[in-house]
Amino acid sequence: MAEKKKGFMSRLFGGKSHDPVDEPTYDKARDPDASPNPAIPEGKAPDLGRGGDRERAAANAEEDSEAGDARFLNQVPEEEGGVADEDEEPRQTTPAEEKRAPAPEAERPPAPQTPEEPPRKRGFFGRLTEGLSRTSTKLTTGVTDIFTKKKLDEDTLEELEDLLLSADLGTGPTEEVVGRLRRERVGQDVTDEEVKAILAEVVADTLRPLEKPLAVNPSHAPHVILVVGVNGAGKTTTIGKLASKMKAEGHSVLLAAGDTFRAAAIEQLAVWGERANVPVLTKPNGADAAGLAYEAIEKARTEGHDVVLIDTAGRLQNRSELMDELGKIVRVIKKLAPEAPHDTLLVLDATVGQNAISQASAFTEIAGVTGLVMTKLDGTARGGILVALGDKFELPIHYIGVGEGIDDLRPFDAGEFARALTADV
Ligand SMILES: Nc1nc2c(ncn2[C@@H]2O[C@H](COP(=O)(O)OP(=O)(O)OP(=O)(O)O)[C@@H](O)[C@H]2O)c(=O)[nH]1
Repeated sequence: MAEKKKGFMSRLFGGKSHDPVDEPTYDKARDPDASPNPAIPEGKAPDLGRGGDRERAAANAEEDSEAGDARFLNQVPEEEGGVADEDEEPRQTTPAEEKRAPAPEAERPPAPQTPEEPPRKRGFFGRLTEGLSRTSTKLTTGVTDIFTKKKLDEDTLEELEDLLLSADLGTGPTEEVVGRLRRERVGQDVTDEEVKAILAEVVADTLRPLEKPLAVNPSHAPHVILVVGVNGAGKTTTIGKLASKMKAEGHSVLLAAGDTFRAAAIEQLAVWGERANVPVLTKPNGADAAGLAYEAIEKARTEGHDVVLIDTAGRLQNRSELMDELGKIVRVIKKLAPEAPHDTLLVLDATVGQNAISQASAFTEIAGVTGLVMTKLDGTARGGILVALGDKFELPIHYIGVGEGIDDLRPFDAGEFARALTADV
């Protein structure tokens, strides 16, 4: 757990020290080992009472006994709140409240003790490579094993196909790599380096059209960004990081704490707001999220904020009633601003592997997802799933995350990702 920070490319593909035989299931994605949450140094995500990356299942329902939180676990919603409940005055966190709010460190459950982190010696590409090293090790050692044994024949191609599919690359990109080798090289000696180069090229070609920076259009006044995803995918953390970046770019940002079903999530966003020096609109725990979103847009118009980032409660894609509620948030936003949300970001946790495909299908259908953010590419052997997602959905990939720190979220660069995915580390 006490992994040292390395460069971004380096973290993206994980370290050889990891056990490459992981293939975490969705449940394992909540395993603290899959997404470490050590004591958070300056610049890391506030994590109020989450105890790290874990499924907000029964344990969490006990921890946060608020009714709302349980709705997103095993219970059916009792009622849908109105759009703008007059009893629920939205409020912005005041400096006094912020002072009263316990520091994240104070609320966080005891975390594994980690030594002081050494200063980072590598940039984002190095961290990406390290983060993805579990995926890249699986791929590159697999390719080397196959292509040091024999000439290129159908059996070899079949082995390669199995390897790429088991690394979650998806059928399209896998067929492209195998097809190219079949057409151009059957019967010849082919080195593992050549195969890795072809693989990198196919990955980059697949994903390059999806590189698209998230652009705020101030003329939308405000530009509304809705952030959706399953429990624990990294929505709140991503919003906090985006708020800091946007503020630094000169935007006037308003955060809306629409995860009204988990008290700690509201506080978590308030801490991010304080850190980024941007206001956060909150309502009491359990309040109607659609009403909060509506009021956030009104407030942004009144106060002149040019971008509103709306957090939402995590919901499993197979819980239809919860997905319907997300649809309601979108409908309510449109009542006030028919073109909004201008961006609907689906935050996907890389460690869930193939489950990300069904998440993307469900959220796209219900919430009209316009772009992706993939978090937790650090320390998973399932980073290849981004290639499959890109190939299948052709949605812009705005950002990727390789850690909890603010610098660990970066605009997506297909070439960089492809190099990290096929790097020998
Ligand atoms: N290792 C790692 N952890 C991350 C990354 N992004 C977010 N996390 C961690 O994942 C955990 C969950 O993040 P949150 O932002 O609270 O997730 P959420 O989607 O808002 O969760 P819910 O409120 O339950 O829906 C936190 O401990 C984050 O610090 C990442 O790129 N890498």
